[in-house]
Amino acid sequence: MLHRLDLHHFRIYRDTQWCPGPGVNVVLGDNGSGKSSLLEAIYLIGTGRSFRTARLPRLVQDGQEEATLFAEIGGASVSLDGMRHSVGMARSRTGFTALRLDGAPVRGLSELAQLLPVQVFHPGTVEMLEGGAGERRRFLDWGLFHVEQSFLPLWRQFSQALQQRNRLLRAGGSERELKPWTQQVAAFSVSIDRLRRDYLERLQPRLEATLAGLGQLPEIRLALFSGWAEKDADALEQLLFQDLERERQMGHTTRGAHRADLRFTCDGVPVRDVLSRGQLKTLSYALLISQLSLMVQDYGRHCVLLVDDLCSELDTAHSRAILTVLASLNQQMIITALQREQLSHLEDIVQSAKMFHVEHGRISALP
Ligand SMILES: Nc1ncnc2c1ncn2[C@@H]1O[C@H](COP(=O)(O)OP(=O)(O)OP(=O)(O)O)[C@@H](O)[C@H]1O
Repeated sequence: MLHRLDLHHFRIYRDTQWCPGPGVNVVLGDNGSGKSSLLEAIYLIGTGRSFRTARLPRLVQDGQEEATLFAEIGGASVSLDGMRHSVGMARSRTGFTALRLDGAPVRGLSELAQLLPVQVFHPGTVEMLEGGAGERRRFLDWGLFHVEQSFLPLWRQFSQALQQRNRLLRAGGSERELKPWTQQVAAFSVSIDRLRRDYLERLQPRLEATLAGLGQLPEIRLALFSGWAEKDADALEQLLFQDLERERQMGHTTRGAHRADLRFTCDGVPVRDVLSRGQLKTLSYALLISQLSLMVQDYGRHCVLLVDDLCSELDTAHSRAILTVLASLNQQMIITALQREQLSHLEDIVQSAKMFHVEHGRISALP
């Protein structure tokens, strides 16, 4: 949970302090007032990434050298370790210049991700279905990361082996030099694949229940492409050795857990070919909801939910259905909208919410 956020020279925010409530928070403001940037700042604290742009230099306010963010997070029963923590971040145009947790340097962004799980629902969420495989792997591995402790160490070992193998491929390494890394890439890929398959088995019924609740979407099947054609480690190792010459030329490993993809079908046909854009958006939100309900209800984990301008994205029936399910998860939630009237179909959710107004990067509480 987020208790307090201080932003300094972050996009439109010159010097702002904000304390959201523990339940539903609604942030109202005109176009360009700073609503999405506020969610972006929270997402950055929890992930080290922006959900809006790969152009992170723009996070620093025009004319300034550095943006700084400070957050108080966690607390009893809402964080992994039950403790309150302070996070400090400084970013120049080229990258992070400081990352601190409780005053000490942070070892990796995964440390923050564990302490402040955060998920965002925004117009770009549909990229998970319309974009490249990386988006879908990120979705899958985000869910695994938060419910399966063995995933992170395994992923780190795999990434290290993959890096070494790619380095040797580029340097024209011999088969003997490549052998230990090839074996490791194959073995870790199979272990990751197993975790991903188990996770998807648990996710599929959640997705069915979520889709049934949202209505108007046909039955969707999830399937995992491992990242190589065969399923056992020996076959992957063999495939990697068979392809050595081609991979040397390409300078990277073309098969393994880093090439996995998710396939979504409806009666055997890829969803992109049968669903409308609006339906794809609803499906992408349904996928996130399924992950969240698994994480919250089966594993007792918590997550800050950021909902950016959903009511302009979907019709009232769908936005209402989605926000009702999200509210039922009883997590801290921050919803942005242009005006209160946009939320008139959500009175039951909004009536107990803390209301805020943002204008030119200044946030004030509304009565
Ligand atoms: N680096 C920056 N320095 C100064 N201002 C910036 C910077 N980056 C973005 N802005 C400005 O911040 C403003 C707020 O943008 P933001 O996307 O947060 O608004 P919003 O309230 O979500 O708007 P909308 O409702 O249109 O989505 C914009 O006017 C934008 O030009």
